[in-house]
Amino acid sequence: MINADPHELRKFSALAHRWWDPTAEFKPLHQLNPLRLDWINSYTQLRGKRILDVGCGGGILAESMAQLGAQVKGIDLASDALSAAELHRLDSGVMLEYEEVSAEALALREPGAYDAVTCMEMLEHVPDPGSIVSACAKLVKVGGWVFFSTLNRNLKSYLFAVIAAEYIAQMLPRGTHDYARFIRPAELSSYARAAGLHLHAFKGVSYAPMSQHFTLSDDTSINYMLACVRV
Ligand SMILES: C[S@@+](CC[C@H](N)C(=O)[O-])C[C@H]1O[C@@H](n2cnc3c(N)ncnc32)[C@H](O)[C@@H]1O
Repeated sequence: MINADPHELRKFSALAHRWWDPTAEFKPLHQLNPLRLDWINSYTQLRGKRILDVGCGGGILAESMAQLGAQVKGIDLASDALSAAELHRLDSGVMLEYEEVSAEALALREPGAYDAVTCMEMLEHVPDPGSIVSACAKLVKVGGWVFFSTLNRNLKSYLFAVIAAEYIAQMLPRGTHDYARFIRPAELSSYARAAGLHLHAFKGVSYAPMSQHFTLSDDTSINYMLACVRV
């Protein structure tokens, strides 16, 4: 059985035409992107590297990594989101490749093929995140980096990431996130260790609503990222 939630894929496909509007539903991803791109690039110089972006959506991160000189492939299961990514790629002239395939299926076809794998803001949208983490670990070379970002699960993250972001500030459409699928750092750690990944660093991502800026922080209580190395 495929590890995907059809409702989630429909939701992201339905918003495909809005993906590259920096003022629309994906504004937070546009705001976050320079920060996460720098963070990833600080671990693995992207130029010349073969990178896989799992759950790439409309390609915000994938395209920016290609612009830094990486050879990027983006995969997703939301067809219309991938079409938006491909159309934007044609417009921007950036060289990268997209494919509609699951991480698990690609891991069988291309094990150890990538210098680094990114899987950002995606794990909290799938039924079995451990299976995605395991596939990411299989896809990267030994010694390669794997980067995840997701949402912590606690009262604070519920209040900020669901109630405030979706209902009060309306930064995100209602129903964007299902709190039950948020992932505690300890849970992500155990998925990563079970997949043969060495945990290198957790980093918090904080949002300042007044300035509408994301910054890196040591506070992992809401949004956080994890950098791992395949051992
Ligand atoms: C919040 S978006 C994040 C997009 C991108 N990673 C970013 O951070 O800019 C979540 C993405 O995960 C994708 N997704 C959900 N389930 C998936 C699955 N099982 N396999 C691949 N992609 C999936 C959705 O279609 C959507 O594009």
